[in-house]
Formats: sequence, structure tokens, C-alpha cells
Amino acid sequence: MSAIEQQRLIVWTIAGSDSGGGAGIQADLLTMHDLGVHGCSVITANTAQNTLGVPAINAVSDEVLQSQLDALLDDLKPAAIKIGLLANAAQVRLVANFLRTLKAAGNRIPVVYDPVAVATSGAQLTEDSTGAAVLTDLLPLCDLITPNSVELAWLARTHVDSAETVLKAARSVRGNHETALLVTGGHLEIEPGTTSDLLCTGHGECASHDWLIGKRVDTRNAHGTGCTLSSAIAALLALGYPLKDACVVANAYVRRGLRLASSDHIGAGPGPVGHCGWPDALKDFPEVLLAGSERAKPFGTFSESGAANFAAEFAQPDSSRLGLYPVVDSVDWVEKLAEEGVRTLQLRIKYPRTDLREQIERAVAIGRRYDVRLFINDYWQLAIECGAYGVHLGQEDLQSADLKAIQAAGLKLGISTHGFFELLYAYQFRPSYLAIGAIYATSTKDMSGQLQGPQKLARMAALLPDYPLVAIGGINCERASVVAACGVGSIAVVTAITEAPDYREAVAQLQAVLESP
Ligand SMILES: Cc1ncc(COP(=O)(O)OP(=O)(O)O)c(N)n1
Ligand SMILES: Cc1nc(C(=O)O)sc1CCOP(=O)(O)O
Ligand SMILES: [Mg+2]
Repeated sequence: MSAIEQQRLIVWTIAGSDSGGGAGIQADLLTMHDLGVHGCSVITANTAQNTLGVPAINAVSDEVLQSQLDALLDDLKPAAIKIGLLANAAQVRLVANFLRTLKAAGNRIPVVYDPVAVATSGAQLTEDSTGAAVLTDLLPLCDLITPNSVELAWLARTHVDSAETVLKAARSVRGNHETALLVTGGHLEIEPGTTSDLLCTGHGECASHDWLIGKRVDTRNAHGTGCTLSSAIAALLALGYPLKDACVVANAYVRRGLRLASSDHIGAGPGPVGHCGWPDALKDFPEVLLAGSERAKPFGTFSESGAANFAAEFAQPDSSRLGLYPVVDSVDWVEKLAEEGVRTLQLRIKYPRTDLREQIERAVAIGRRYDVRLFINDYWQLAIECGAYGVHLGQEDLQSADLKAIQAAGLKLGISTHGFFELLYAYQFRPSYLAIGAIYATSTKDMSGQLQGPQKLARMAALLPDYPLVAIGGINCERASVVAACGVGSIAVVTAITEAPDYREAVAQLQAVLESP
């Protein structure tokens, strides 16, 4: 094994072999390789199949299944596990016991289960009694399960044919478990020309759901999409992607595979989905449905209050490259940095005093005098009243702020995002800029669990090449050129300037990085 391969994270697939090479273990290993992890396989059944059907399942014995799991555990410990076809209830219980033992030993390994029950051809792939064992034994041990609507109906023992019935069935399958559920929408067309995946996450009071709407690709080469999606999610979880990010990137990976394999001819029946590398085109990514948009109506998530406050397409800044963007907590800093020729600034006051309005008024006046794009963090009403250039809001503010009022007043709007899911969500509002953070660990604010790093930043920036993008979090003079090379036109900093030994020197260095071609 080469040095590079030894550093690769290991992901297991516990699934059936597809002799036709389009789905099952074969699709899983192609996906894992494509996304940069090392795939190991535990074969549950040697299916005899081609693009026309599945003549035989050929489940392996419990001993054969167990021996593969034991061999891998001895030497090739996984960073994530994907489970696909389990041919009978005994296999479900065996795999569940294995996972239970792993967890009892203190292992925290993400598990994604794609409850393969019916092939795209319509062939039944698992014994009927398997569904009950899945719900009682396996589901509680999984982080995510990814049924399509047919498999969801099979698990929930109900009919699924609309957004409402998908949601109801998904809730009944999840019960009280923390296991997230992603219902893939390839079999059900809720909105013409699109696929709608339902992602249910959280637990108890925090339970929520999101619809991911993607362009439907007109192709018959869709064999193996479920296996590809679930193994892509497992690979991404192994690589440290949060669950929602892993789901939207995997969704795009599959759509890219469908799009690029659409003209292939492999076999006389539906050919395999392609495995075509990292998804770097926005058109392959799903849109995250917003509750206030008209589009939410057929999904039952439309609310009058959401609609009353929904606004998109905010005023664009004069340049998509906002340059150096210091974020400071006082009017003094606004003035000192404006004097240094900084063109974009944010006033971020986290401990407001009684003279907050006056501070904002003074900052706005300085901004006007020096022709600075001055954004006010959080206090959108005062920003409107004082005539600021713009407002910066966090994701959670999007529910409470009056977006229509911000838009009507002509203020620019910047929105914080942390990862692919939030980026896609915030992009629906078409704000004046999108901030991506935290790129590195920062002492200014607790961003643990939300660190992106330059590779993810570059991948996100590639999706929106012409959009005003701002990188923030832990960026200093040494790191600035790496960050700028990721494709953002602006870098926001707090301590790199406010705690610099010489702030003028820091401004000059950071500006030089951002202005160099
Ligand atoms: C440019 C920029 N990006 C992100 C943030 C963070 O904003 P938010 O999520 O609202 O968090 P607080 O700043 O309010 O703690 C920002 N301020 N500026
Ligand atoms: C205020 C803030 N927001 C972030 C985000 O990721 O949304 S990171 C951050 C702190 C930035 O401070 P510094 O430049 O000192 O690391
Ligand atoms: Mg804020």
C-alpha cells in the first residue's frame, strides 16, 4: 500500500454485490474511491443481476458475514460505515449486534443505512420480515437512514404519494429515535421537473425537516443512485462533514453522475449512474426550500407569516470584490480604519450601551465621509433608521429580522454561513454578499464544530464564482494569501487588526494580499 493510501480514511460498505457492476458494493467502492476514502467491503449477498433484472439474491450465511466483519475490525477500523442490502432479518440482527458491540467499546463511528428492499427494476431484494427487524434492532443504531419513497412505504407499512404522506411516514419510521432520515425523491415528483428529498433531523423539541429540491435529470441511467448517495454520505461523514452538508454534497454528487452518465449505453436496461468526481457546479446542488416562498405551497411548509417576511434579491454592492473587511466593535476603530483607506467595514457591538443609536449614527456619518461600505451587525432596525450602507445577519436572524424592510430601504444585506447547507440556504435570499466561516479556529467567538478550512472554502467558492463572497474566522496576515487563493474577493478579520502590534502595518499587508492579481 502506498504512503498516500495509508493516510486515507477507511469506510466500510456492508452490502450486496451487484454482478452487473452498477449498484451495491460495486457502486459503493467507486463512490468512496472518487471521494478520496478507502472503501472496504462486507458482502451480504452475491446477487446475480444485470441491467434487466435480478434473477437471484444468494444471501451469504451468517458465518460468512461475521467473518468479514471480524477480519476488517482486526486491521481496518472504519471512520464511517455504510450499510446497504441486508437479505433477511437474521442479517439485520447480526449487523445490529456488531454495531452494538462497537458502540459499547466506545467507538463513535457514523453509520448510514440505505434500506435496500426493492431494486429499480421492481425486484424484491429482501425478505418481508426484514422491515420489522430494521425498525426495532438496526434503526436506533444508525445516524442516518436513506430510504426512497418505496422503501419508506415498506418500512412505515403505509402508502406514500405526496409531500404530506412522505413527512408522516418519515416521522412514524423515526419514532422517538435520534436517527436522522433522508427520503430520496427520485420515485416521486412533487414539483414538476424536480426531485424533492426530505431530510429530517434533530430530536424532540429540536426536530426539524428540510426539503432539498434538485433538477430532475432526464436519463434512464439511474441504476445504483441510492447506493451511491448513501456511500457518498458515509464517505463525507468520515471526512468530517456535518450531516446536513454531507447530504447536500452527496445529492449533488449523484446528480452530477446522472447528468454525465446520461448518454452512456451499458446493458439493454437502465444503465448505472456515473461516478464523476467532486461536484463543482452549482446546477448539480439542490435548493433548500424556504418556508416563506411560493414554492413551499405543495410541500405543506408554506406559512403566511413566513411569506409576509420573505424577500430575495437584495441590492448588489458596487463590486463583487469587497476587499479587506475589518469587523470592529467601536466607532473609534471605524474612524481609524476609514482613515487608512479601508473600503469595507462592519460595526459589531456585542455589549450595547445606552448610546447604541448614537454610536451607529456616528459610524454611519464616518462611513459616508470616507465612502466606506459600512455594515451594521445585528441591529437592522437602527441600521435602516440611521441609513447605513448595509446590515450583516446570522442564519438565526433570518427568521426574526424584517427582510422586506431591509430590502425596501435599499440596504445591502450580508449573511453568515457555515458549510454547504447554510450556503445553499442563504443563497436563496440572493443577499448582497455571503460570508463563509469559520475558516480557522478563532479566539473571537466559539466556532467549534463549524470550522471549514481552506479546501472546503475553495469548494464552496467554486460554486458561486461571480458572487460577492467573504471569508471569516481565524484569518491573519500569514494565512490571508491561502484564503484569497480559494476564490473569495473579501477577507473579514477582527483580531488580525484589532490585536496587531501595528494595525496600520496589518491593514497594509492584508490589503496587499487582496489587491495582488
Ligand atoms: C463578515 C461577517 N461574517 C460573519 C459574521 C458573523 O455574524 P453572525 O453569525 O451574525 O454572528 P455575530 O457576529 O453576530 O456573533 C460577521 N459578523 N461578519
Ligand atoms: C465574528 C465571527 N463570525 C464568524 C463566523 O464564522 O461566522 S468567525 C468570527 C470571528 C472572527 O474573528 P477573528 O478574525 O479574530 O478570528
Ligand atoms: Mg449577528
